[in-house]
Amino acid sequence: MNQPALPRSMNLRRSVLSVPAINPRALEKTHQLDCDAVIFDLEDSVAPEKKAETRENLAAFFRSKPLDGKERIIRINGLGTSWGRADMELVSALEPDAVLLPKVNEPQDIMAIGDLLADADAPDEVRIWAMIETPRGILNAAAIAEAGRTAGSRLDCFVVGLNDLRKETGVLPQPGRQYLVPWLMQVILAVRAYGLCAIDSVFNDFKNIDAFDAECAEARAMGFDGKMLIHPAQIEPANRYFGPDASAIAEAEAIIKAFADPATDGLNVINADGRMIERLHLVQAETLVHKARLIAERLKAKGPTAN
Ligand SMILES: CC(C)(COP(=O)(O)OP(=O)(O)OC[C@H]1O[C@@H](n2cnc3c(N)ncnc32)[C@H](O)[C@@H]1OP(=O)(O)O)[C@@H](O)C(=O)NCCC(=O)NCCSC(=O)C[C@H](O)C(=O)O
Ligand SMILES: [Mg+2]
Repeated sequence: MNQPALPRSMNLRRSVLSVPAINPRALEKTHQLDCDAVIFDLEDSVAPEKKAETRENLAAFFRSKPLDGKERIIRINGLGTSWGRADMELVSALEPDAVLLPKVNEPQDIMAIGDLLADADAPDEVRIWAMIETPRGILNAAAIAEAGRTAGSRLDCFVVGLNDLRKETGVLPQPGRQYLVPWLMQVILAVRAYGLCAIDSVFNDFKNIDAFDAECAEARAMGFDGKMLIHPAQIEPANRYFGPDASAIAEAEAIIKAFADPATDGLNVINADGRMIERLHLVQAETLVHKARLIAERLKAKGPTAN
């Protein structure tokens, strides 16, 4: 079977904001924020005694007003916890764009969620996202991603969780994430091999925007599609770093134009002002222009203050 060349989803996922679903004020704020996706968290940001109240909050929020133009993801508690099953019942009732499973260790974890969604007759549009944040999750990243190729799999995206991974491994937080980069790249390889998306971990020090910028630049260079965020102040820089800039758009448009010339029919490789361009660059250029178009449409819909 051919490997998919592009992520299965072409959605914008530059900025993926986590919102503790226990907090109605923060939930309400998501309507006015310019993030691409929102993770409604039922897991680590919610105290054990508040889990039931949180599910009620989230149900009321989903039923109050649609969250226009943003992907909606619900992060559940693990199925091995006493809250996981009730969280999945809520997912089946609310039908978000995706359910995010924490602490995924092996392919069976994904299959179990897939089975629950199928048993609940959840539409195919309800996808599965996986937190890769345990030593076993990193070691099994490729096998977990491969589970996304099985018939009917809904697996769509990996989100790295470095808080848990640091806790489990003892790696210290350091600028540049020197000792974590090999594991992060393992995640990138796994998602690219199986056509999934990759979202980089949260950055805890949300007042330190310079350091956040540096981490976004690094994550973009590594190949991540976007970043999981914890605070609204992180949205604008994430959108900037993970969105194509004007020169990248111009270059992509030039590649598309070059291959649209009938003179390139039957050619896989052309000379563009002294630089070799292959048809594989055309696929990348088309993806980039597609994303740029989505961003432009968003800006147009929102007016001059959106990023
Ligand atoms: C970290 C916070 C607790 C800080 O909150 P707060 O003290 O309220 O910050 P501010 O006063 O600066 O907030 C300014 C306004 O912005 C709103 N706000 C803040 N955060 C959010 C948010 N995430 N979504 C929506 N709105 C937000 C405040 O309500 C203020 O609004 P207003 O009152 O109108 O001025 C807080 O930011 C927070 O709770 N963040 C998210 C925490 C979270 O989701 N944690 C789970 C994800 S982390 C993770 O997954 C780790 C991973 O698993 C791993 O292992 O690595
Ligand atoms: Mg975690």
